[in-house]
Amino acid sequence: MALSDAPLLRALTGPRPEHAPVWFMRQAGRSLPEYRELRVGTRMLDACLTPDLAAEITLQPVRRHGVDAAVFFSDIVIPLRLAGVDVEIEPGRGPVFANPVRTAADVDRITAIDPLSLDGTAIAAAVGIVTAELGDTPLIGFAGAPFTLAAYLVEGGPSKEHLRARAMMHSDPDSWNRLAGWLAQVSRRFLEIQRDAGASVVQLFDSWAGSLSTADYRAFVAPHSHVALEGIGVPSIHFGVGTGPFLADMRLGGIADGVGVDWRLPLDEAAAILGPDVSVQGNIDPALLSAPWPVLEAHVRDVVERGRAARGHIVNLGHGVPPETDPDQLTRIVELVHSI
Ligand SMILES: O=C(O)CCc1c2[nH]c(c1CC(=O)O)Cc1[nH]c(c(CC(=O)O)c1CCC(=O)O)Cc1[nH]c(c(CC(=O)O)c1CCC(=O)O)Cc1[nH]c(c(CCC(=O)O)c1CC(=O)O)C2
Repeated sequence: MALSDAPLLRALTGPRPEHAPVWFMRQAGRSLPEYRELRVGTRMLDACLTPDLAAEITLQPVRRHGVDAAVFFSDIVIPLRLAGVDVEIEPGRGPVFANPVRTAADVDRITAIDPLSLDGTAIAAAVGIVTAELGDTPLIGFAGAPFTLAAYLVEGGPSKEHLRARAMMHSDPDSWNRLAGWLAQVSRRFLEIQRDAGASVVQLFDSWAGSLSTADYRAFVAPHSHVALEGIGVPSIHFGVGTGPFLADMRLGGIADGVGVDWRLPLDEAAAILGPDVSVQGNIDPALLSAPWPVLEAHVRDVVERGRAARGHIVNLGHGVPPETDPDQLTRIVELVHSI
């Protein structure tokens, strides 16, 4: 089978494959004992920038679960680290920035960094190792969407409602648009580095878009997410959590080939909102991963059934794999989806 016939590519660009492809956001990571073992003594972002380590971590879930895609082991803040921004991942908390971007002067300083100056050597090397081993299983490259990155960068770390970033949109729209525009260029560059090294699909993560009103999403965020994805040259998936009120906007005017849906909206209803020209991805509720298998099985069957209403369907979770997940549940989901 050539890569172009891979079920993931066909679910995005047709013809629809016989069985829905399946992969899991955060499939590589803390749910796997082999990941926890390999990561001992190495900080998260250092692991992402050590080619043979990032490659091995990427491949672990593919070997264990038999998923239909690998997702490059990285993080949404890696391109900022490559741009020289002082960021670390605090275990149990998330990305933490030494110098939050709060004022117009802060925005001037960070946007003076040239996004094209990102050194993608380590990333390209890791992608090369992965694609050599994967053969005709596609590798998904990814980046953070401008708003989700800004939600960390303006605040300085994880926050519940991203108040400072959302305030800046209204109190200083010029600074907001310069910052979001720069973040879009940085993420775009990171996607291009992964694409040029062999990733055959890309995904843009706007995990925190759900804290926005529809009006703010349209006015201050969507135009920048467009810049990150438009003309990327490989099939793309645009994912967000809590995007129900503006789900149709997640198509980015037809730029996205697939839209990732969270667990709140049944996929047949999502397909009706999105229309016939885009595929859907999701939307198993991560909470049910800790339910007894018969309960989870019935839920997965329902998700697959509802996904038939869309042009194409990639089975996934509605958000990333929770760290305490029993990996055997994920393997069982893959076996089930491949049998339906
Ligand atoms: O402590 C560790 O070992 C690293 C934890 C880890 C990080 N990125 C990671 C991993 C592997 C894993 O999830 O186990 C690795 C990671 N980060 C990301 C992905 C892409 C994907 O979900 O497939 C992946 C998995 C890549 C892969 O499977 O190969 C991208 C990412 N980083 C981040 C976000 C924002 C968000 O979480 O929604 C997102 C969007 C992904 C998503 O929505 O699941 C920011 C981030 N990075 C990180 C954290 C976790 C902090 C913590 O709870 O300890 C957080 C904050 C959070 O999860 O709330 C660090």
